Amino acid sequence: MLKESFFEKLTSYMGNKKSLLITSLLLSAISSILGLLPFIFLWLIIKELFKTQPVFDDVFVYAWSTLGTAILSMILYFLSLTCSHLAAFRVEVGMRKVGMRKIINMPLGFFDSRETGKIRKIIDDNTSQTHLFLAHQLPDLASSIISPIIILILMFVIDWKMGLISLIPILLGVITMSFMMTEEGENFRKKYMDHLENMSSEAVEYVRGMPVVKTFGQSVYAFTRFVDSIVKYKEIVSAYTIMWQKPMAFYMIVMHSAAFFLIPFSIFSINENNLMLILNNFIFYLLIAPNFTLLFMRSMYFQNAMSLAKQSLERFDNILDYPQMVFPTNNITPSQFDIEFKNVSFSYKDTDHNAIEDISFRIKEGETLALVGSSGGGKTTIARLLARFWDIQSGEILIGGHNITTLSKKVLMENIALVFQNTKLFNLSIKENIIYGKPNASKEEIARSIDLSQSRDIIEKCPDGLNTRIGKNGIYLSGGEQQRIALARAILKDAPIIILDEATSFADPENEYLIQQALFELSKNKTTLMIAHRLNTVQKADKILVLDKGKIIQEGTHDELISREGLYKTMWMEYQQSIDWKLENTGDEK
Ligand SMILES: Nc1ncnc2c1ncn2[C@@H]1O[C@H](COP(=O)(O)OP(=O)(O)OP(=O)(O)O)[C@@H](O)[C@H]1O
Repeated sequence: MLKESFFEKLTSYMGNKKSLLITSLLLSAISSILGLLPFIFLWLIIKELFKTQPVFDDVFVYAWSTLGTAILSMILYFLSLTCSHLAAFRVEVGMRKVGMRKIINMPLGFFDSRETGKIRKIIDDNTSQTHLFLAHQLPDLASSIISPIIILILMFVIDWKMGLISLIPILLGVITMSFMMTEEGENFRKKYMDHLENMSSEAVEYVRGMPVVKTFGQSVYAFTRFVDSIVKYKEIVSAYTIMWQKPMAFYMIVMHSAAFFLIPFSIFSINENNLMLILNNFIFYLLIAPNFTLLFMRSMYFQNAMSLAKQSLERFDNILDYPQMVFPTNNITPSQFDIEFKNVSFSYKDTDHNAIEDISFRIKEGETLALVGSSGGGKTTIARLLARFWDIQSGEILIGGHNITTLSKKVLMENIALVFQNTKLFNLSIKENIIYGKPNASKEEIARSIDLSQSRDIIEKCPDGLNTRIGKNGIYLSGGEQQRIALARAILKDAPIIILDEATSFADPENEYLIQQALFELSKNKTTLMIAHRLNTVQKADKILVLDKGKIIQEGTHDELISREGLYKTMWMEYQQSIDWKLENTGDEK
């Protein structure tokens, strides 16, 4: 049943090329039958040669047949491998396509809580593992079933006693193996895969964090998690190897001990009447018994490879087994863009507390609402919930009177522009980055967005102007410059709702001033939800919400809030002090 669902799953990734898999299996089955014929011919050759007057013409026929069937078997095996490789590529491509499709449809929050590098690594590793199994091991499936059966029949037909004797090593091997194939062994294998996966993910993380390590002058060991993952991997591999060391050595010895049992048996069986027959059979069994052992072992390796491939497929399914967000496919478009949160509570997956609790507020169309408050207060969560990064557990979020869950993905995304602190610019030209949200923008529209976002000076200093490539093989922009290009993109998109998350946090004073200007232009006449740690950016907001531990503890305009005792006033005074302190220090330096 398990095997069935495994193969069913595999073939589901092959589209209309399932026949490749069947052809590969069929060819390998014929190849393995042909591969056994040389043994029969060899037996016949020996039999003929042991006759008092051998017929050499027959011997030649048998010899050519041996060669012919061996070559034919190899050719068919090669063709089987070709088919299995083609099938493997199909499956790998299919899996990657399914992976990409699922990732595209994941809720935005999925990317927020997971390292995209790690996801890619898991998809890469598991699709490759499945590919390797299909391409290289699958053809062995037929031979690992058919060949042992045929050899077994042959061994019993030619001389059942010697056949039985030849099976003693296998019997001993199976007994040894049954002691080795314990639940502990299976757990080890699972742990091995877990640790391998963990080490790969930590390696990705390690490379990503390299700049931080270097700037802080830390050694490789600063990445204790990566080091730990290597140590744990080493420990599990060592323990696994030690566990298998002795039984495996014993297993290998007994599996190759056919001669040890065949020689005494043959000596004791010989008499003057059967000398030639026993000698003939003895040579035959000496040749065929190791082959049977080899095939038996191959089928064990096949089982092992299949179990690994099965686990890879499960891991692949698990990583993508994340609740997909369902968007309606209607054409509802809000006619105006005020925003309302009604008693919204939300907790992140696998946490036992609400990140925000019973939040209610309203932003009138064209107004700006600022979120401030202590760290972890829930500002980012509120901003992201408005863009439907996750679905809330209770309450309602409305845009223009429509619950956001009733709006199609297209409508929701078209009407919201997000500017986050870790702005992502693509390795494309500046122009392509700016027109990302509006590919058919006119020259005038692009020029306007560049001017309003204060990005003109960036473009002027670039060698190819708007066509200059950003990032690899291009130019590098400072954090503040990247922010301004991102703002040009948001301005050009001209969405009626703007979500800003700490948009000036990267910038130096000069850039900050320019970004402030750009933000002002961006949010002009737009319904804006803004998060800022620097309180100077929120002073002009129509309303400020002060959040603490997921709850609104104060609300009002800047003037109203500083006239009252409370967290906002304390934050404002601390902010003022920090400015005075900065000015004093600058004065001292002078
Ligand atoms: N992806 C996540 N998974 C689980 N919990 C999260 C996640 N993101 C945030 N939280 C938790 O939700 C709460 C609110 O976090 P949030 O990031 O919204 O606060 P914030 O006010 O934006 O904080 P800061 O000003 O430090 O950015 C915190 O307790 C935080 O630990």
